[in-house]
Amino acid sequence: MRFLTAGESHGQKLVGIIEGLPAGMKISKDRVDEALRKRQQGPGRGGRMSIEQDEVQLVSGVRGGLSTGAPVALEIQNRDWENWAEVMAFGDEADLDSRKVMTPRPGHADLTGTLKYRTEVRNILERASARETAMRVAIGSIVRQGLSALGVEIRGHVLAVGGVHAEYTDKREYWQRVEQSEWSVGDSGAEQKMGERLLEAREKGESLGGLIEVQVHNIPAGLGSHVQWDRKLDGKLAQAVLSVQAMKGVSFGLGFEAGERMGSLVHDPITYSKGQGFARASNHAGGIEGGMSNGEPIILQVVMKPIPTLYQPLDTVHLETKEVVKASVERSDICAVPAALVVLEHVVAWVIAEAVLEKFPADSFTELQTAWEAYQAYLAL
Ligand SMILES: Cc1cc2nc3c(=O)[nH]c(=O)nc-3n(C[C@H](O)[C@H](O)[C@H](O)COP(=O)(O)O)c2cc1C
Ligand SMILES: C=C(O[C@@H]1CC(C(=O)O)=C[C@@H](OP(=O)(O)O)[C@H]1O)C(=O)O
Repeated sequence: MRFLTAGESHGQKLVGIIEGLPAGMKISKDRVDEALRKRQQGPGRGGRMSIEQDEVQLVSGVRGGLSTGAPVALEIQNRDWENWAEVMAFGDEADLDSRKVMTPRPGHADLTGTLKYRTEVRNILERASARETAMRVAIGSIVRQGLSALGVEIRGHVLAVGGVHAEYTDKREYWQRVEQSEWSVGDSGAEQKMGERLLEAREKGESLGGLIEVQVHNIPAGLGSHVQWDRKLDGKLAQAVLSVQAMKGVSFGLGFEAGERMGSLVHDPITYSKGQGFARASNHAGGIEGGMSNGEPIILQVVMKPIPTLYQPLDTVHLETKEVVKASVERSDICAVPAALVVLEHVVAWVIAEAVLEKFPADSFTELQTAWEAYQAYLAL
């Protein structure tokens, strides 16, 4: 299974193609749209989110709510394109001089992309933009629906925003609030502090990042493989999450703390019970050993750096005059950690779905389900 995306942030639309999806898998457009809606929410987002109302168009590969086995093509319109049609036009009519960026933003792809591709900053930032993550969420949501039919559940939590850590009695609380779209500053002390930190950042022309956790539940031991470097599940997950704009680090289970403890306080004792098979007394490994899922929940934490565009910009160098000036200010988010949480859940869904199809290659979803259930029965022996 593979996918590609295309599209600029202020271009006409985003497009995506998934190839290799088994036939006969139930696909709900509403569930894709629900995921897209969630990605647009959360405190700290900029003006763009009140322009867009993301909705997927399923263009091919689905009939009567079921995948056909053919490539699934998807589109998401950029409503903002209307305001950018002249700047972004494909032909000679394009107005290349308006909205030209000559003062690259530290932390964004502007300068390095311009040097590498010998083109304008606008051509770089349009594609580097996290607008592209809308399509990755749509694609991830399609395969997540298949995973869900197999009983696999993916959950995500915001652990911290701008250094303020969440206080969960039950991490699902946050998720439930996400489900209910109650994203704004809430009732707990930590949420209050997160909100205050956000206001502080806004007042100072600053931006914030944070820490996000993603968990995958109900997957069997044996996804991924130890035999080759590029088949290891932790490696694949790390690549996928670090490919999301502004993600700068990932850890599994105990993470960096593992390097500080004695081995007996890190490794998870093996247990066995008839009817349930092998399990672990703890899950410090975060569900992966030897590049393979070990049957415990996969738990990964990801750090997001603060948004690069600052309303009080840092110094940069003008590309023509070479003078030191302030970096350009494009309309921007101040914090996009809740949106990134939704993106990360969906890129993780993709990697898990790929690993499932590698273990149980199937052209039809019924075949996949049969193989999946037989393997689960074997593991329970
Ligand atoms: C959901 C989301 C929204 C983002 N919004 C903005 C934004 O409004 N302004 C900005 O400068 N960067 C934003 N970013 C981050 C940039 O896209 C990212 O920092 C840039 O592409 C450079 O890539 P890098 O941070 O991985 O090096 C956002 C990232 C995500 C995941
Ligand atoms: C459009 C989205 O995020 C954008 C990501 C982004 C960036 O530089 O990454 C910059 C901003 O773009 P604009 O200047 O058009 O407001 C964000 O709004 C989105 O998430 O759908």
